[in-house]
Amino acid sequence: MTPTSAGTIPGLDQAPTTHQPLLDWVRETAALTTPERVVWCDGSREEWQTLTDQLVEAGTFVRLSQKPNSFWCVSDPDDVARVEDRSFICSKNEADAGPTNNWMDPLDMTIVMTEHYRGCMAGRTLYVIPFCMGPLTAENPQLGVQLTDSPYVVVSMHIMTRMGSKALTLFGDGTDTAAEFVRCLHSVGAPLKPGQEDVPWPCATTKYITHFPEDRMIWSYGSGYGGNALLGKKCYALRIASVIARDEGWLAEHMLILKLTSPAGKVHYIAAAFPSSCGKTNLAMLEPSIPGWKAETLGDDIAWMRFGDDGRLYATNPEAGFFGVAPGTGWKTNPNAMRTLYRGNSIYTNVALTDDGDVWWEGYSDAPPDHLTTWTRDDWTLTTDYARGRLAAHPNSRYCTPIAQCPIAAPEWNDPQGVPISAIFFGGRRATTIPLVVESRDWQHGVFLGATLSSETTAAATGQVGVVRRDPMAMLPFVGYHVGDYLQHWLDTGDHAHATQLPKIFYVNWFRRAGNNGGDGRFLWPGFSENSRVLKWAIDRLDGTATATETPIGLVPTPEALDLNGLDTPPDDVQAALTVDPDEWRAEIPLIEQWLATIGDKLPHALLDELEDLQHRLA
Ligand SMILES: Nc1nc2c(ncn2[C@@H]2O[C@H](COP(=O)(O)OP(=O)(O)OP(=O)(O)O)[C@@H](O)[C@H]2O)c(=O)[nH]1
Ligand SMILES: O=C([O-])CC(=O)C(=O)O
Ligand SMILES: [Mn+2]
Repeated sequence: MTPTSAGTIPGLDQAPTTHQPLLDWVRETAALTTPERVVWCDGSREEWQTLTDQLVEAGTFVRLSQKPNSFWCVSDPDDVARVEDRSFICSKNEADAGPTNNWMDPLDMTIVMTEHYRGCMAGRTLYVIPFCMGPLTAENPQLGVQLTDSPYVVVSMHIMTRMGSKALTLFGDGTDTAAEFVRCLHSVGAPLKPGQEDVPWPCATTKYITHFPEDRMIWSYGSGYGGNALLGKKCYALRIASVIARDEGWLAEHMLILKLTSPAGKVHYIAAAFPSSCGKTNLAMLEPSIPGWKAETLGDDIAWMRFGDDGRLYATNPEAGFFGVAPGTGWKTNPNAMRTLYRGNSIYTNVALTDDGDVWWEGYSDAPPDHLTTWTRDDWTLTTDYARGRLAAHPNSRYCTPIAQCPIAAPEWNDPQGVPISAIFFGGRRATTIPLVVESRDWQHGVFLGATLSSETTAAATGQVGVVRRDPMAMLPFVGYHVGDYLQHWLDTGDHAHATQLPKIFYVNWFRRAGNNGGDGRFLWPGFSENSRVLKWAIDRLDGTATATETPIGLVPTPEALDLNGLDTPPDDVQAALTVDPDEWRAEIPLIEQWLATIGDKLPHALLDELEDLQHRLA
């Protein structure tokens, strides 16, 4: 960046820090982006109050009367999801980005984006958000600063991260002990001319979500939404952190963290990776349907996992909030999410608004109100629109709410040590082929299951929905380096010098459908709270008390091993959900081969060995 003069920008000199690299960077950015003023965020209640009032005043937020301290807002209709085709990994060498990432030379990208950033904050406020991913008391706190011209982002970061003064104190005084931090620059890309009226959701047609892994830096432009704009989330905690994790020998993964206590009082912690909009948040807030089991949540989206001194893999959640998919969330499917939301302090984006100042979305309740304002601010009525199946909420509409107020938040969710993981679950959304649950034979086989994970695309990213794609470890859009190296890193994790007790790896699919033989397309497995039955079987496997049958793809429950007491799903459906159909699997092989071939030279040999074994077993 080429700094011009920023000396006269109000607020710039009111920095509550002497951290020189931070001060320099803010000054340079202000000089380039020319905001009207600079605000150093402290993360206080007053700041939340001021900004939410301001967002209401601007017409961006509507204060809800039915939920305390909560707000409804809708985005620009062209800014509703992550933009994977506009996301870039700008490593110095193109080869390091690998075949699954968009790449541009970092210098070229710097030039392109500098021109986009020049003057882009005119008429707006530049907010400086110091934040920490993970507990503030961590031995090595993972710090970041997001510079943004979006007050919506600031209040969302209040919920999603530990930010403001409490994070800034960890940066040090700016001498040689000044802490390193990830630089996250964000602009909605909508400068205002003098006197020009703002719109409720400013954004730009051209979007860039850019990562410079070697410089631990993120530059985002043009979007105000979710993973494009809350840069602590997917950009930092997954794309940049996966690179740091590779370098330092740990794992940054797209996983929920769940604590399960058996009727006998035995505690197990599990982690699970499902692609976006495939059930992480719901499983993270599970209300078990089987008696005596207790579930508590530690995280719903991202897990950082390192080996502890005892040789077990410990997970922490870098986030402090849930950014959850609204549609489908209701008292029947996810009562704990509903209880969390009823406590207030939440932001809703792209759901519908009721006439009495509440939110609504498909699945919120069985009885929709007579009239709604849709996410496109249109009228919607029960008699005409509901009958026609017209959606009131966008399929990727979201709630943003603090973990701390979730009634089943595990007390240790904020513990910097993390929790020891007993089992890892991979899963996707597949209408066919993939059975309800499979246990891997060993770590390498488990990595193969994760490496070949497949799922139908969802509304969480722009593009076509419902297309089956390979999504290794549910990380396809989030691995910040070469996917072949990433898979090797997973294999190496199994050989880690400190590993004494590796988690057992399972593969699940809640989304298999009755369709192949004239079925009606219904889900074969009821899902949600009933998923506790699958988790129970997995835990019994860890404890050596449940039986399994060998199949070509791995171990599946014997008919009597899965606890189906009180389940009212037809037994034939359960059986169909569990089936390993060799014909379906023979049809799957070419798809797996095709995917592995795209990885090229860096495909670990161990995964080819696993593929060969699978083919032999199917032959
Ligand atoms: N049929 C069925 N649907 C489910 C199940 N779990 C979740 N869903 C639905 O799948 C959608 C996405 O679920 P989430 O739990 O929000 O998915 P996620 O993985 O957290 O998604 P991201 O936040 O985008 O990463 C919602 O509409 C849920 O209602 C399940 O067990 N069975
Ligand atoms: O990042 C987002 O916009 C939302 C999210 O959690 C995902 O897509 O997995
Ligand atoms: Mn989620």
